[in-house]
Amino acid sequence: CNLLACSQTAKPANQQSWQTQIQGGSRQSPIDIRSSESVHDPQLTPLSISYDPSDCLQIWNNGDSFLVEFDDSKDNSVVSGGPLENHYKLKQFHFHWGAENNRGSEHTINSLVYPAELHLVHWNAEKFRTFDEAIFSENGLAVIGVFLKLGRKHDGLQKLVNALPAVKYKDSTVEFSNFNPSCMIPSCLDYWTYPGSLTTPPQTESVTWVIMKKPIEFGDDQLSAFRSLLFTPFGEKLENMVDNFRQQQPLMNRVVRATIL
Ligand SMILES: N/C(=N\S(N)(=O)=O)N1CCCC1
Ligand SMILES: [Zn+2]
Repeated sequence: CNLLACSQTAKPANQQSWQTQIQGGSRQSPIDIRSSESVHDPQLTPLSISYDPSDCLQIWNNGDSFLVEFDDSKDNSVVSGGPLENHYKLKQFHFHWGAENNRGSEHTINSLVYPAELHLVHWNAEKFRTFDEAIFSENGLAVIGVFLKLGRKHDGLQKLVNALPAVKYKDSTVEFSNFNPSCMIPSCLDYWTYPGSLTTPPQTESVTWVIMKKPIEFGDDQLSAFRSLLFTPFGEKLENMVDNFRQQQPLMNRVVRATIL
């Protein structure tokens, strides 16, 4: 395994408006990764991941997930290397999870589903001036996906879990500082990578996906805290935020590359 130090949803179809295949899409996400069909690429260098906890700003319940948002005005929280030709700045991270433990992740490995999946969303600050421009551009985004499996409580995640009651309702935000997302990156930096899309609208095909091979562990109570969030704003019918993952999309003419077979 490449051991390098690094510093630091399916709502029922009738509710998930993005269930339809984007018109003409040829590289949509998520997908099932068939490990036997992936191609070992020895030219894939290790990922370089460096996050500055002081860039962490707030948590926002946007009605799809909860986003932990970062200050991307400096170059302190970045990912480079691996399949990436430029350095990409961290904009936000969020999760997808299920109502029950047998579903939740967006990507799967040989059809194996995890109860949750973390997405660290970065944008190509060498080629584009803003995140919004990058969303709509080739090679605009790099998203690191990390699977979560149930087991021991994740001590680093607990600070985030403790803040979730403050963003129970859609459109709520809470200040959240001094959090280093590196604590959620597996110690093994082996990954799969493939060209894909955002999994929620606008579903633009601007994403280089980097899916970490090894999951991290978190506790039942921590997953319950995710499930206690609401899709709905204060004063409206209570709808628990669960199954916020997209259905899987056809691989079509794509190859998934791997750092190791
Ligand atoms: N769908 C998304 N990220 S994801 N689930 O594909 O990582 N985003 C929508 C706007 C910015 C990020
Ligand atoms: Zn996501």
